[in-house]
Amino acid sequence: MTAKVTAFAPAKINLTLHVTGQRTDCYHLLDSLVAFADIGDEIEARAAPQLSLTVSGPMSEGVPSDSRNLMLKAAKLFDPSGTAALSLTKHLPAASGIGGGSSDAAATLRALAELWDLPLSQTEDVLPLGADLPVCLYPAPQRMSGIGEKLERLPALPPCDILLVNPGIEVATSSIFKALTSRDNAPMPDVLPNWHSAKDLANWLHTQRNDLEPPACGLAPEISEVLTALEATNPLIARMSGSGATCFALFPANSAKTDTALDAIQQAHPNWWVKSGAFFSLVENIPG
Ligand SMILES: C[C@](O)(CO)[C@H](O)COP(=O)(O)OP(=O)(O)OC[C@H]1O[C@@H](n2ccc(N)nc2=O)[C@H](O)[C@@H]1O
Ligand SMILES: Nc1ncnc2c1ncn2[C@@H]1O[C@H](COP(=O)(O)OP(=O)(O)OP(=O)(O)O)[C@@H](O)[C@H]1O
Repeated sequence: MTAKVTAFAPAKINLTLHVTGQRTDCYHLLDSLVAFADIGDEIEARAAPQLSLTVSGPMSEGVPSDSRNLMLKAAKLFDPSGTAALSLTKHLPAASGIGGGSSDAAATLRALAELWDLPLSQTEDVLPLGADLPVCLYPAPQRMSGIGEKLERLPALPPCDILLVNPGIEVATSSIFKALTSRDNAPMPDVLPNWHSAKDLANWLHTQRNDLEPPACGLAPEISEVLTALEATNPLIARMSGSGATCFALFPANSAKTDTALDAIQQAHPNWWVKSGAFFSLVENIPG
């Protein structure tokens, strides 16, 4: 029997996030190009007689380790009588638009499927844990629609350097959706292009949107400050992810500009969370 399983919970990045409508239950319809970064949390699941969770790591302050934690909710949903000692090493800021809790919960499900020797949950089963859960179940580039439950796997994205910046504020997703002025916006084109380079991808992203960015900047002006700081480093593109406050910038792969940008932002804003990395995919090169 397996005694210990580890899993990586990568940051989710909404490269685009189009809000295309609203259901009668008030949840919004989305059309989003989702990627993952090799920046994330670490999860461990060990065989144990009871279900427990410990939380540590540089970004663990304020993250609940009790039944409010999505990891414990995910474990209970997967097998109500299942037991394991779970641990979370938190590197991602919480409530920051990069799906930290959802990615942790999804990684927990991957780890527990192995520890308990059970088939991994299906995307529709995990939706009650959060709209971002399904896309985080198999971290790889995907087109996400519906309220988050409709997923289309995409081919690998071109290699890019990614910079993630969070100004140290938590943003409540529901407040940002509520502040939207227009809920019926155009989706992405039916057929997504094949991007051949980071520049190609960024040029296309410039023709698309994150519809939550204007209301988020209105409610949290620090987000505009982050975007201005990122734009000043001359990236291929800078945009907010999810409902914020984390923003991303893309640079050509292995570019010295990425390190320069990271240093400049860290020096000017020592209290901001700033990380650089690359795209991450658990499943490489799935045909689109
Ligand atoms: C903004 C995104 O991060 C984009 O990937 C997600 O849609 C949000 O995913 P999440 O944080 O897992 O969201 P949930 O925990 O399910 O919902 C939080 C709140 O966001 C709003 N919400 C979320 C998803 C969605 N498609 N429409 C919504 O209106 C609802 O007010 C909901 O009460
Ligand atoms: N494992 C977890 N890590 C971080 N926060 C968690 C976790 N489990 C539950 N939470 C709670 O969930 C709230 C939202 O955190 P989370 O990091 O999932 O938001 P987010 O990154 O904005 O998500 P999304 O991108 O899906 O909108 C936090 O305020 C925190 O109290």
